Amino acid sequence: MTMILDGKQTANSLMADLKTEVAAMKTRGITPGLAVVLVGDDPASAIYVRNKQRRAQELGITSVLRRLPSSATQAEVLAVVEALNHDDTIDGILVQLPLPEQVDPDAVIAAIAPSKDVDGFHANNVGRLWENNPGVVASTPYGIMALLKHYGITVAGKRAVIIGRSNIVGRPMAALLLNADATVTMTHSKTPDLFAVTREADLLVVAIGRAQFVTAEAVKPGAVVIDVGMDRNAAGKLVGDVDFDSVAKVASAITPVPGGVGPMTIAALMIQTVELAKRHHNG
Ligand SMILES: Nc1nc2c(c(=O)[nH]1)N[C@@H](CN(C=O)c1ccc(C(=O)N[C@@H](CCC(=O)O)C(=O)O)cc1)CN2
Ligand SMILES: [Mg+2]
Repeated sequence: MTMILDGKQTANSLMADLKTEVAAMKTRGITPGLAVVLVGDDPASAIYVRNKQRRAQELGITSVLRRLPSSATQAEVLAVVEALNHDDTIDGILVQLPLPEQVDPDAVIAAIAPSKDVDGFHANNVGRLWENNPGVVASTPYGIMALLKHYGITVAGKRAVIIGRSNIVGRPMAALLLNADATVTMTHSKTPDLFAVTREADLLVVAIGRAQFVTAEAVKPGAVVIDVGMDRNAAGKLVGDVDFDSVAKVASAITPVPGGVGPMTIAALMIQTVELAKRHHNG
């Protein structure tokens, strides 16, 4: 039987525990504060930001939204980040990506105080992760590790293959799996004979951004398959990077899209916001 790794249910269960924790912090006078910076009118980003704010509210985390128009200059975005760096009610800051093209995401991320960088994208936090001394870790890979743990799937000693080398998924995923004693191979769009490599994987993480790209022939029987993709198929339906129906027949465990990695990403953000608040308040 193939196990469906239900991210929605797992996130709900982790959030119930976190809610209790936030309530206890409040009795000690600590209220975690999250600031989300949203630039422009990308409709998908607006939905993700709304979901983050809703989750924060359910948990008792204070969440503030700083909205800027799509015409905002880099200096304007940097000024908003700078003000949040100095705001004592804010423990975590995130700038929703993608940014409009006139704004350099690297410059904006570098401007976030590393101690408030709740996305874990700042070079300080990236370096710490690769030194196996993590501070904050990017939400999507953190959420994937939490999902694996929830289902009792061990990583140590496994051959893990990642498709995709982005800063927000592939690279931090590799570091986390390496830190957890997996043998890690990174692959991408320029890897020759890609499926020959993926067929070696006990654990396959797919974040390539191509609808239903990974089919059963790419997967070793019994592998655990994690689908980070969010794509539209020809019929306009939301699908992942993995062809779920064919791969579910060979995998031992698989994440659905939607309801797999996405909800865990938001859960991870909430968990780490609370972590940062504790660190800031020694509580
Ligand atoms: N600053 C950041 N920007 C972006 C990040 C990030 O972690 N930090 N990740 C993605 C977007 N993202 C969160 O920001 C995100 C995307 C999707 C989901 C999610 O829950 N997806 C649902 C499906 C939603 C739908 O129906 O469209 C699911 O998979 O079930 C959560 C978070 C890029 N930008
Ligand atoms: Mg506070």
